[in-house]
Amino acid sequence: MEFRIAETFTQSLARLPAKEQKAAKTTAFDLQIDPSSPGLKFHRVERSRDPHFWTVRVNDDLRIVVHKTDGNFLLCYVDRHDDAYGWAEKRRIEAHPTTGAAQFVEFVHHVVEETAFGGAAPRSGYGAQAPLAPAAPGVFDQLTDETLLRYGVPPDWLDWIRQTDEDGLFDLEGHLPQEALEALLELAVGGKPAPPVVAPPSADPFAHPDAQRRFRTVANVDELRQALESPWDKWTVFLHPSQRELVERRYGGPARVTGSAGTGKTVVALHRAVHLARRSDDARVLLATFSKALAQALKVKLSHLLDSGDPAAGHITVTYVDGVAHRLFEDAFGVTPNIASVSQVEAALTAAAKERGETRFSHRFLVNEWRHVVDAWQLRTWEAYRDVSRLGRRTRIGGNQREALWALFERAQAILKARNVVTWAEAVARVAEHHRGREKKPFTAAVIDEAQDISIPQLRFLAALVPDGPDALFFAGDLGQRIFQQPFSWLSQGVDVRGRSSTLKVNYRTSHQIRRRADLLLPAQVRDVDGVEDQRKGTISVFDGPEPDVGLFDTAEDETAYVAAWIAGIVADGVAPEEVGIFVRTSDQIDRAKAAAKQSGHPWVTLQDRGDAENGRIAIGTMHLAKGLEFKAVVVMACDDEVMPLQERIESASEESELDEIFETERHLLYVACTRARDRVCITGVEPGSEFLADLLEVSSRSRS
Ligand SMILES: Nc1ncnc2c1ncn2[C@@H]1O[C@H](COP(=O)(O)OP(=O)(O)OP(=O)(O)O)[C@@H](O)[C@H]1O
Repeated sequence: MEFRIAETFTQSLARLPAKEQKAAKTTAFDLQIDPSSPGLKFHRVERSRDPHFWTVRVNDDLRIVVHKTDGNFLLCYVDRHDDAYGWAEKRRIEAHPTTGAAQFVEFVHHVVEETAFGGAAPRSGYGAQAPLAPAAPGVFDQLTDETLLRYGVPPDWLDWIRQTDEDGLFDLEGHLPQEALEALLELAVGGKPAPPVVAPPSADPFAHPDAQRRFRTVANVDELRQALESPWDKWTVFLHPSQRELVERRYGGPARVTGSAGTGKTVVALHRAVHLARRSDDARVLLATFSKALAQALKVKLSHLLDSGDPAAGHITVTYVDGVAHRLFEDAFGVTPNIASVSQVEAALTAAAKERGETRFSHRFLVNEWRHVVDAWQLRTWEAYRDVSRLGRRTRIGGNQREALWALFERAQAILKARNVVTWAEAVARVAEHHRGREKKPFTAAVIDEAQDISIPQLRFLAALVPDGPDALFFAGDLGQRIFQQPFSWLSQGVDVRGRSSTLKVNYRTSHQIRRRADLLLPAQVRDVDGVEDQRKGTISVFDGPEPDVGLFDTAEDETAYVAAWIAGIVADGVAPEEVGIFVRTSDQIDRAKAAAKQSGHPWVTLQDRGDAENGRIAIGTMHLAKGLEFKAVVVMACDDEVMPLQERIESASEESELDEIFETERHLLYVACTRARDRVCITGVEPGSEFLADLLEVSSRSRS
């Protein structure tokens, strides 16, 4: 017999107080060990039209709803006695007649009674009893039964769906099977969703990919324990079929998954690492990202996915790229790399220019040329510098000037060498060189999250750490969130993801309203240097929320007062202070965020000082630290003119192409900050305000004074 848990079980379990969760888990473990144990008290749900629903007693108050057939035992739901029975009476489980996927099908009239959803009475089925007024024809009214069925819409919902619109659909979140809801949302925005797989009639309905995202087989108590440990993190157990497919696919070479913020790229990267770790006893998987803080966050998430005793844990190294480079440098060369500070590099450039009597180039230009060209590409000879494609840099440098520049950079390299320091790029490149061409590699595979911010030497380094073959390199990232590195050709580093790049389209984090507004900051398509395109259009969010609040104020005091009242309001509405994040562009604006938090009457903590369990405190930080985080409500403050984009950066540009790059990455930063929000976002500034706010205000224009 197959023992399974449903997503609805883990969700309902998470809603219970801790003590009751424990009691319910104990009963769940007893059921998994032996469902026929005489100590377990089963009662049939008499009023359910599905004869297979039973309840099992947890204690006087709580019941677990299970679905029992000859070959299957499914934990469905847990709640107080009457609510548990009520839940089972409203549903049935059946294989969809077209796709073959096992689904919970809710009876239409129950849903209509519970939600604001309106529509005409269906022509048949259980919902025929519902006395309702007809609604206006919606976006789906032209769709045939056959089309709707192909998307997994349950048959008794067909008429309802045809008579609703996009807004009505959001009321059905949690009521319609997820695959049907997602397909309809995509159709509503003009997309063409791929219809779900159609299983052959003889196939097991629970084995269908869409069924697997809501029902999971658990083979033993350990697997059940693991699945119930972090029930609030649905992604640990139930993946979207498109996510699962990427996790398990065999790739002939380097692969990349993209998708806008909140589409589950990190989730896919984590599962992929675990999947690769389990494939072989010799697996040595590197799971890495570009910063220490993000790597720490990955570690925490991986611990949700893997039990501490899980053997896969021993096959995965989670770290940040420079961290692994540092360790491998020591392993390879027997010494700790002595990394040059920014000021040491700048001093070397100044000294080299002075020695050579070179006054034609500004200090800014030299620093940028060094950073983005000489050091990034690790150029060591005049020929290499002469021939490098100065990608993105448009200042034309004539032959003589170039030679003079090279002499200066070569001298700066010598100065740094004499001081016995190396840049990060050099350290990473030296380790890459050490491992390139060697038979035995430090890792069998590398999975890289936030890959849009990987630098040129880091990419080359990662490629050198794993074998050349299939499934060795997997990247997850979003070009629209690139905030640190300049774009460059991955192909030039021997990493070819063409034909092995996929885009995730379902946003799990952010409400429809926030995602739609944040998307206005970025183009609908982003193309990387090698021509691989990332289509940002057609992404859907599966839940609804309030419109973002965007406002400009006459003074910073007015802004503070507004933000304070906004926060006080949402906390009064039930949002816990630790579920609120305030982001500002740089540390210069942090005091404005602190003032707003203080005036709201709630304590706060800065992201740098935040511990793991910082309950009751609003989180405050700069936008760069927002990466990898998420909050129920986010305030993006101080979006003033000269702050966003940052004037200081604009002034540092030594050529036009750098300006383009600065504007682009500043936009990305704002996008990252806004998309940390799940339900509510408030974006404010002082008049005249950041030019980017005009894009955000496009949907509904508003200005306060
Ligand atoms: N299959 C899933 N089921 C439920 N929730 C999911 C699923 N996949 C992802 N999520 C949730 O969606 C949110 C975003 O996921 P994740 O952080 O992986 O997205 P991302 O694409 O990496 O985002 P970003 O680009 O902003 O870093 C998280 O809260 C995660 O738990």
